[in-house]
Amino acid sequence: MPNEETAPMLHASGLTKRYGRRTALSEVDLSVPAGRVVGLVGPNGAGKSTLLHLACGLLEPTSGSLRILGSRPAASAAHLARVGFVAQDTPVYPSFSVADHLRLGSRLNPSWDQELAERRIAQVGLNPDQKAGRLSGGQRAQLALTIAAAKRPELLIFDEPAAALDPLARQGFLVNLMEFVTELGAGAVLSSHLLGDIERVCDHLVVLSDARIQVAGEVRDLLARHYRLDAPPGGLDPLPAGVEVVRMEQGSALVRADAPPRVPGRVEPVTLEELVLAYMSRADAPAAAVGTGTAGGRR
Ligand SMILES: Nc1ncnc2c1ncn2[C@@H]1O[C@H](COP(=O)(O)OP(=O)(O)OP(=O)(O)O)[C@@H](O)[C@H]1O
Repeated sequence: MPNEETAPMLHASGLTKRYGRRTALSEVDLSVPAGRVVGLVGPNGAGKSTLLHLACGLLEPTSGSLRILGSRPAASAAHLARVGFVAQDTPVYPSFSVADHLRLGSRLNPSWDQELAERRIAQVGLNPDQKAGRLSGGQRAQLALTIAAAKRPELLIFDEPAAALDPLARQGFLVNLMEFVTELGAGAVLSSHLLGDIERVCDHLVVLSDARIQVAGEVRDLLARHYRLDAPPGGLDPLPAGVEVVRMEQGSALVRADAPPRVPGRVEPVTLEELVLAYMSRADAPAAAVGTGTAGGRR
């Protein structure tokens, strides 16, 4: 049994989920240490929601295993209380007021923090008497975030939390999210198509595409180990040993290497966006087009 204090917040081994004949996740191996803020990115249909729903115990794996905070997802009421989930459409009860939602939260959650909930509702300017059905998308997202956080979970899981929000509301939401993570000392996983948001708040990145993990790790570490090479014709052929091509395009390559490769031409650092797009397009590329060097090893 792993020690719960030091158990990874998410550990998947051979995790596979099929819906009928469609494979949404295929043999996923992934381990994220406790306390990280994880950005989960990937194209539509990559399997992000499926992974998050498995993590919350809303779905069962077809095969393989998944442990959240050291236990099977939703293994017990006590374990459920350790995880807060905000679904993609931030569902609320339309005829319940904001205050009703907090009352319901306090009844259902043994570790409910009413002081935190009320303070946050006031901070984001929500009227406790307002019916939730009349809240804007941004206000609904703030209410859902407050309810998830007032459980005082050790892990907050968000499925595209800010997708429906305007840029200002999104920024406010992300600031709140980070304040909660700091105040609770919690980890978080958030899926998003908005790479700027991921860059702003996440210290760990997981790129999922084509039902598989394309790359995963600490953002800082990943950025330090990827380079863009712009070379004269033939300058990248052959590439030095130990350089893995992620994406090759007309004399320009995005590569993974432990140190700046010694090649003719320019060797530049990459942005998070370049890195994510390169791994996403690698998943789409036919094997023969992936590139030269030591390409192909997925982590
Ligand atoms: N209930 C379901 N029944 C059948 N297929 C499903 C079901 N849910 C998801 N899928 C399929 O599984 C794959 C992964 O879907 P999932 O919703 O996990 O992707 P996603 O990365 O969250 O996508 P998006 O970014 O569009 O929200 C898709 O091909 C989708 O069509």
